[in-house]
Amino acid sequence: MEAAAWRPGLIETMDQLGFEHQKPRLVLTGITKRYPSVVANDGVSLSVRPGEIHAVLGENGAGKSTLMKIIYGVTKPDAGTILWNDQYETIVTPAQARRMGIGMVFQHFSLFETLTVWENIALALDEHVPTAQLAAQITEVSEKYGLPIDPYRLVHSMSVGERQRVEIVRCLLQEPKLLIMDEPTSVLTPQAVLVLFKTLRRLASEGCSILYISHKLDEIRALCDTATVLRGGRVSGTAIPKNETNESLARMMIGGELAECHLTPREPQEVRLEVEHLKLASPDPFGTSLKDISLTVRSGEILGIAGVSGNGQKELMTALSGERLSSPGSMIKLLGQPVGDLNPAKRRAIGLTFVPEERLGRGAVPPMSLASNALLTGARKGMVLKGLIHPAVMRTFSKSVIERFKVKCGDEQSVASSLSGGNLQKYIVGRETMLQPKMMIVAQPTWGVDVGAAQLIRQALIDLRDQGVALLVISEELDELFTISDRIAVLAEGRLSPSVRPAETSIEQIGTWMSGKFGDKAPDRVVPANSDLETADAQA
Ligand SMILES: Nc1ncnc2c1ncn2[C@@H]1O[C@H](COP(=O)(O)OP(=O)(O)OP(=O)(O)O)[C@@H](O)[C@H]1O
Repeated sequence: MEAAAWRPGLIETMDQLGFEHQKPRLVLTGITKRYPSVVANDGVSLSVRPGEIHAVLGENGAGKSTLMKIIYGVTKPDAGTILWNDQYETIVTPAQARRMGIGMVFQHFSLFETLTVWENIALALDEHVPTAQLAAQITEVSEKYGLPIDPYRLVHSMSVGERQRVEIVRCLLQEPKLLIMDEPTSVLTPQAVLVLFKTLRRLASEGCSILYISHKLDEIRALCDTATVLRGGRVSGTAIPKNETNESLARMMIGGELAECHLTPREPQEVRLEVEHLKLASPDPFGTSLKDISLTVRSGEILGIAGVSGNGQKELMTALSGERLSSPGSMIKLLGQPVGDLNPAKRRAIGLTFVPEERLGRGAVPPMSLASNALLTGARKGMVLKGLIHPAVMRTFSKSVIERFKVKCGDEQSVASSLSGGNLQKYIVGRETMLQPKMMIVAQPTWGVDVGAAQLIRQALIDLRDQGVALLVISEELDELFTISDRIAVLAEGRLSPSVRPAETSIEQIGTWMSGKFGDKAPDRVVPANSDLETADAQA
């Protein structure tokens, strides 16, 4: 159907950006999507022009993913219209979206590790392309956009950043007119983020429209021309990010001021976790073995472990939680007790709680209610007495987590999988925090969590530290680790760097360590003030 006359989009100020002569490529009007307990999108309108990089931001559960899934044909809206190049469209499948020229790079990749780059890309193509021709196309596109990849390389041998390139090149081969990127930088080193931005700017300069979802306000201000802010499923505002501050953007998202969190210096007390020369082969043929890891974490202290996922983070987490046993047991000591050969339940009984990286499946059981999910790790906290489950205790505990961590959901009986990613994360971190641990291990505490909720979670971790809990936080967010850590170390290629106080290092130095360049000297050694690693090495 031919559209009625085109009207200017929501952002009149677009004219300042040089887009005034461009008709929008995509116009969403009044998009509404209802779920049983929530209206995920409530009359959302948004327009994107050719060459525009348009951010979509909002709190967890604001409706961003739902909107993107509607554009990509994964979810069907209950009301509203989609105008694509002046034509009304009903997008019913991702294949149709791709044929129209819409590509999407998801936060979690969908590559087969045992296949090569070209094989993975061939699987996503609608028609057959001979291998040599496809390989040549991959090389051409990847070189053109500054994303070098070898088409014959096996995916399992690639870093996370390289895998993301494969996903992007896969989209680019289909010459998209609109590229949707869902939190693309959460898995990248700071250096790789710069490369990605260069690619996206180049694509935009060639007329590709980009919809960019992120919780990272600095990045949005650096990259995006325009932004639509969602709150509670509705558009709460539009903005030109570079004219805004992080605070003003956050205000549009949360409708109030952003809380700040502070780490006041304090003397750590007795050692709660001690890891000595932990060597552990990864059970996963494509995993990373742990190579002689030593570290200590004391009561009242947060040790931050920086590094890009895939460098042994998963293996360290499973070894410390007890999901994988290590022998001799004395390689890991919890409150002075050898625990390497104890299972997670026995370690929890000593006072350990932990938040794994994968919230669905490991952190929570998706089809179970939030209350039942509380029981999984909180059985000792009065939820099970003499072998009997006490539903009232379970529900009260869940309610208190929901309230304290501002989890947006129906109630404690809501099924875990119905929560938006960030809200489930808040629930899991809240649950483990409120179990009153002596030692807590958290992987990616604010992954996919909005700025307001991220501050809430960070403050909760700091509060625990101030109460004397020892915390080990594995995170890819360097800013986060610099805010909450007493010491930071880097895990790269299964090796742990020395630890360093945040005030005595820089994001650049940690970024360099993240690429594995920190020498072979003893780990968990605090690097002295104002020294670079060479000096520290010389002193060791
Ligand atoms: N399949 C579903 N069933 C029930 N509710 C759903 C479903 N998918 C999404 N929702 C609800 O719709 C709302 C919007 O979710 P959505 O995932 O779009 O938010 P989001 O802005 O992408 O959040 P986040 O930043 O946490 O990813 C949330 O309240 C969520 O619980």
